[in-house]
Amino acid sequence: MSRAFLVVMDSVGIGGAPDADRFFNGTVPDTGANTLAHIAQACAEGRAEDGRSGPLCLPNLDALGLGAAVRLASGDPTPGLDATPSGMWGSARESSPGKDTPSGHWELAGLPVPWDWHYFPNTEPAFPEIVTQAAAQAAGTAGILGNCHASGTEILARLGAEHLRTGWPICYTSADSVFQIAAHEEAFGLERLLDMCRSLAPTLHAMKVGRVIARPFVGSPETGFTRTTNRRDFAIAPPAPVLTNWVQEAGGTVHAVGKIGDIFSMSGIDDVVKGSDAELMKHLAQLVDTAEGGSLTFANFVEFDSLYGHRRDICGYARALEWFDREIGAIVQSLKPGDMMVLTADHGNDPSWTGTDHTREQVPVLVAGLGAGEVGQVAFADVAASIADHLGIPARGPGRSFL
Ligand SMILES: O=P(O)(O)O[C@H]1O[C@H](CO)[C@@H](O)[C@H]1O
Ligand SMILES: [Mn+2]
Ligand SMILES: [Mn+2]
Repeated sequence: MSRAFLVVMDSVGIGGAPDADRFFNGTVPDTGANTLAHIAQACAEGRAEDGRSGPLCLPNLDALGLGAAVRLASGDPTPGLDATPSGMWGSARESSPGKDTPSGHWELAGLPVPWDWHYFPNTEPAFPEIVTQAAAQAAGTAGILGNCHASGTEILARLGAEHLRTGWPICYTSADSVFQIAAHEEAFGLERLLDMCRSLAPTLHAMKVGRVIARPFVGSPETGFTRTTNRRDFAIAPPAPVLTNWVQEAGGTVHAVGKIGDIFSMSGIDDVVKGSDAELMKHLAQLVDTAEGGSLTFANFVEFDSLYGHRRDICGYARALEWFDREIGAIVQSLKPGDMMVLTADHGNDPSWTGTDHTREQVPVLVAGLGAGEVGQVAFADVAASIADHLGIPARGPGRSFL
């Protein structure tokens, strides 16, 4: 019986989004952003030599068609990625009016976002009075800190000590439809932070703010502050059935790896494993070994995005890609007859770009397990339709199978 594995490399975009001019980092449009090509070019030019060296080395992803996908999407050169593909490969365009994680994942799962998200476009103060009051009330404090656009690590360096002094939560946003709350795991309390997010989420979801995100951290002014892996996203539930629901309705099991459970508000998901990307890779290998016939395993590897893309760390991003390539190479080898593994992404986050926000890009669609062939230029929702096709279950929505 067939099995499917959908693996999202968070933010590994390949440029060429036709509507990139409508998305911004600050006042600069995303036109020309290309996460993968710009990393490959920096590596080839010797600009990414910390803990790695030379041209970007991704033999396994490139053999599936990664370099070919970048060139198809954008026409940009991809030094180091010049293999003749032996997998099925193509590039996908997003239609949802958002370049964030829920938009990308919902659409990959067959459901383009049917509304405009609510954003907080003002940089400071970012939030209307009604939101800041609701946040302070949910925290049980007289006020909040932040109330601005920020990078999550920069704002801890700036406001971490004041947070410890006042006990007030640090609330910030970005170019995405998010309300993020940073608080010290011990001084403020992890459970208290999660409760605060949980109680605030319905108000913000009603405004069409996509996510309330808990950003717990540890440390002190002396040692500096570090975020922990206890991040938790409270996202709006998808408004219609998606791939996870289709699989369950057909009697299949759905395994989530990483933040997939949060992104889909647990809709259509049987079980979740979480942890660092290194831990998630072990879980994925295990699921390739043990997942049931008819099942879907849906994984997200977030560290490309959270540790390197938003931090504009080209070399760190290259190291993470090279690690991922080594690990996934062995996993692809262990696929069984009847398995389909799709490797793709949810948006871009070009570490060579201005700002600290995501970049609107096309994404790679690399299919292992079904032989070689060019999928060509497809839509995000076609990924869900193709997986449904492979599993022999009905699909809904606008996607078309490329199998
Ligand atoms: O800078 P940090 O806190 O990592 O925030 C990033 O993470 C958010 C959610 O993925 C994005 O909207 C972006 O702002
Ligand atoms: Mn993402
Ligand atoms: Mn992100």
